[in-house]
Amino acid sequence: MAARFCYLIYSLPIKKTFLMYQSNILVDHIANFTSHRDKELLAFSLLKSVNSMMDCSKVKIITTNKKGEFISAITFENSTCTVNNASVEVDDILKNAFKSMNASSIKEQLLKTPKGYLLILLLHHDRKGEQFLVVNLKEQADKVQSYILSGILSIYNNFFTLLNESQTDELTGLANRKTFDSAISKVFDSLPASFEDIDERRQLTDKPPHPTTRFWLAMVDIDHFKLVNDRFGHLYGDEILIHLAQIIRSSFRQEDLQFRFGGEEFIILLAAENDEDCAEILERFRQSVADYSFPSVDDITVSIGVAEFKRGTFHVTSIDYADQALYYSKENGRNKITFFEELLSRGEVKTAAIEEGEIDLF
Ligand SMILES: Nc1nc2c(ncn2[C@@H]2O[C@H](COP(=O)(O)OP(=O)(O)OP(=O)(O)O)[C@@H](O)[C@H]2O)c(=O)[nH]1
Repeated sequence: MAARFCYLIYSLPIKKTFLMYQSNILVDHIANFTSHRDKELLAFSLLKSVNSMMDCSKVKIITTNKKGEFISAITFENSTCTVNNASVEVDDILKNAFKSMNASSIKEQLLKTPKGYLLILLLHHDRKGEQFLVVNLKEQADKVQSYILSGILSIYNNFFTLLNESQTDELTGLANRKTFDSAISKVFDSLPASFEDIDERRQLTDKPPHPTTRFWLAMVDIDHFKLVNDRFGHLYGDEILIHLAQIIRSSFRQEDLQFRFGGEEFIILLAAENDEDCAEILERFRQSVADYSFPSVDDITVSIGVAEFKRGTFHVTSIDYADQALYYSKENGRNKITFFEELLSRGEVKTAAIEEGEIDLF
């Protein structure tokens, strides 16, 4: 890849020292990209690279979900990167540009604005949604810059795809166990320390907090899956897992993290306003599985254990709580949902001796 772009650069009639400088920068950027194992850091790296190679005042990546809603914006401006994963606001110029690019399958658009130019590029498109790069340029990009930008974007795209593949469970297409630790730590770090903290933020921003500030960790396990494997064979069991993953995808929001945690075990980290809403969402999911016509067998069900995922508890401890609640569901008839907090209030379980602190998942 680097060789291709160096060739492109050298084939242009520009001074060699300048070209050496540009290609050194390019190599640095490639090295930087490929050192990341996290999509957000990869995005930071792309924004930094674009910012240093182009004469731009601002550069950002906007991500949409499959419904076309804006779910995140990562912005690089004045040497600072900011991430917004809640209430992303996009102005009408950009909205219309995205719409027209979608309608005509155009991958790139350049708009004239009062302050310069707006370069919009489709970065990535898959069944989950789209990612656009938006560059606020002071001047129109010259030929060399355009070549370099297209090089950087294809490196980003290739690496993004590789990263996606390494983080995805091959059979079900859900996030795999390997990614669970870092993804869950990120959510954990973003949690408010307490409800006073939420109140404080409300005062500071003069805005109500995002309505879904609470999270629950739900552990889902197929009932009597061994019997299915024994009766129909492993390949058939695999097909059940694929169908179940599809039900998971359609039952929860894309923003709710969904993992294949182990063989027939899945974890969903879902956001809800309160425990009643959480119970309702999970109940709808449990019922969908029970009602679903799996090929050959109709009576596939799941048991679920849930624990609130909050700042005051180690995330490892929350997983253990959800696991205890799952065990209770299994021991008490299966095809049911149990909340750890309910068991706790009935005195059927105890909290861990040490709940808080710093600990790493293995
Ligand atoms: N087909 C298939 N089976 C798997 C996979 N991973 C794990 N399993 C099977 O899942 C089954 C899990 O069995 P158990 O842990 O005994 O639990 P169970 O039969 O589901 O019973 P309960 O959980 O108590 O309801 C085992 O037979 C594993 O071989 C997989 O990727 N494909």
